[in-house]
Amino acid sequence: MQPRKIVILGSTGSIGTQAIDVVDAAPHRFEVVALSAGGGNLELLAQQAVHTKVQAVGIAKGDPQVLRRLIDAAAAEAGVRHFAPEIFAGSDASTRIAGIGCDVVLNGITGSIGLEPTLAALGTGATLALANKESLIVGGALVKAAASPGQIVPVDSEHSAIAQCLRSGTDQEVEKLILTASGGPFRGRTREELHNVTPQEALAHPTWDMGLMVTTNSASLVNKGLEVIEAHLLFDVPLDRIEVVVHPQSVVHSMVQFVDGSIIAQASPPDMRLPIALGLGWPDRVPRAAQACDWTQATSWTFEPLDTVAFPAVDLAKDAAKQGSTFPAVFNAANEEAVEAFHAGRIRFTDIVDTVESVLSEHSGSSELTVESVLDAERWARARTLDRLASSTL
Ligand SMILES: NC(=O)C1=CN([C@@H]2O[C@H](COP(=O)(O)OP(=O)(O)OC[C@H]3O[C@@H](n4cnc5c(N)ncnc54)[C@H](OP(=O)(O)O)[C@@H]3O)[C@@H](O)[C@H]2O)C=CC1
Ligand SMILES: CC(=O)[C@@H](O)[C@H](O)COP(=O)(O)O
Ligand SMILES: [Mn+2]
Repeated sequence: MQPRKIVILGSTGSIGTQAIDVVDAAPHRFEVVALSAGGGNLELLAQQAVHTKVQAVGIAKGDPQVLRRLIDAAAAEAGVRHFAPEIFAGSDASTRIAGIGCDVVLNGITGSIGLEPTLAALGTGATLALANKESLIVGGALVKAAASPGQIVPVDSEHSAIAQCLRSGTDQEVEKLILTASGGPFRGRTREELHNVTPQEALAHPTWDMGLMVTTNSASLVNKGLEVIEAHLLFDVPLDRIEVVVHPQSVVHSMVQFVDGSIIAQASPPDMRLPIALGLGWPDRVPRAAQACDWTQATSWTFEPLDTVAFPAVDLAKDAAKQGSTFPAVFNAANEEAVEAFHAGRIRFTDIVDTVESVLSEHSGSSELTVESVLDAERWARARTLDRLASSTL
């Protein structure tokens, strides 16, 4: 069997680098044919390009000639001769890379900037292994309409878990989906205790090592709000049949409850290489993709309800999803801007979700969902968020 040809978008990030680890561990199964990144780490991208010997590399920002020189230097150092991948540069580079044609596109870009690459990947007919949840959430029905059944395979750990649990039942047998949340670094704190937490504290995730945006979203529980919408869109389960439970160990990645009261859960130590490998190999599992639970050691798994007063983001996300149209795009865009402001020291932690709520309350939605109306709503939400934040004082 020929190895599957893989395109990795966001190759220099947490998901992207782990995806290359997965490919390295199973070279007979997977071959990377193209990479893209934002351009914030050209040295790493050049090394990855030489290591994987890709045909094409894309960068959103940065000088393509600098990237070419770095690739030449990395190739010389590795003793690789006659290596000259095509370089795409500019804001549409990942979209072009996503469209080059392959078996699986892994979208590991962070943020809703991943929407057009997601649509481009779907347009080629390739499987879309989706880590970039934002593109599905903001695109909603648009992305679903562009995908054929089964074309999107979730990489997000909870949704990979649910997809695995659903293999054991029919749609009619599903009662509800139960997403687990670690609770983040501030689990157990009251809303008052959250006011003065620092960016550094917000980035100290208890169980996962991830990029800045998703880590901050885990701390505010915005990530879980986004994931409820993601689950609703991926699995066609109504929002009122999707629950969140806090599970601080992040070993049970999510569960499905069936109509007879039976619950099936997927469990494994927190390691994204497992859902990445399954996303690339779907429906087949990749042997030894990650370590399994070690039953020779005493261990406890605990579960507790979510404190929706201290962490209102999940309810807010559900409301945005119920309103539909461009509301989820506004929820996400306002959050992306507010998270950036929090890390720049311009606002408090609790201002993030408060600002998202107030921007959503001013939004009137769009009559038609198109790429343009989503991008317009995002632009409006980002500007409105920055206006509000400009007038707020720490
Ligand atoms: N990390 C994890 O364990 C998990 C992540 N996810 C999701 O996966 C996605 C990626 O997360 P993560 O890997 O943590 O994020 P990182 O911040 O670690 O990586 C983001 C990647 O996106 C690239 N990028 C940024 N802007 C652009 C752009 N305009 N065009 C192309 N590439 C761009 C970055 O490139 P560069 O920095 O070189 O500029 C980098 O390669 C997010 O949607 C996240 O929610 C979901 C589950 C788990
Ligand atoms: C690993 C992964 O899938 C992340 O999206 C994870 O869900 C973050 O953890 P919490 O949001 O549960 O803290
Ligand atoms: Mn997740």
